Amino acid sequence: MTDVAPVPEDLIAAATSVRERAYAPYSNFRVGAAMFCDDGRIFAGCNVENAAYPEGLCAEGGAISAMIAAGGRRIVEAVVCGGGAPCPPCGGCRQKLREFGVPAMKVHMVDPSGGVLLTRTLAELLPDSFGPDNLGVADVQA
Ligand SMILES: O=c1ccn([C@H]2C[C@H](O)[C@@H](CO)O2)c(=O)[nH]1
Repeated sequence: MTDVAPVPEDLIAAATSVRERAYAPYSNFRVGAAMFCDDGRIFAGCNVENAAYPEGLCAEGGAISAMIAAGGRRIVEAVVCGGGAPCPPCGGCRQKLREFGVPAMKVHMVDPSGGVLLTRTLAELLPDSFGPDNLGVADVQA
């Protein structure tokens, strides 16, 4: 018995498989991310780099864009795969995740074979965060 809920296998598979389609010819660092939406759907994204380096897009942002475009709003769990070592979301992606995730939302960092390397909550990744509520707008965290 364990009190740790298993990470949904299809969420892990979505992140590891989309990573294979990453476009990362400059860094050669491929990332896949998958978001588990509160309506039960999974949305995935990979990093998409650009010859004009700052125009590159992170995997997490792509997955979030797919979710919003499909009408999703709340993320309940996420998986990020960047290779054999834990790939913590960058600062900008933490802020993007914070817009749509509850503080207890788990972010699992996995390896390409799906093994969980590290799990952090959104609150651990981005404490004392700035969000919609600071602007007087309804917040998923409320
Ligand atoms: O959480 C992360 C960290 C990095 N990257 C991408 C950005 C860039 O394409 C490459 C190297 O930083 O990895 C992501 O997609 N997500």
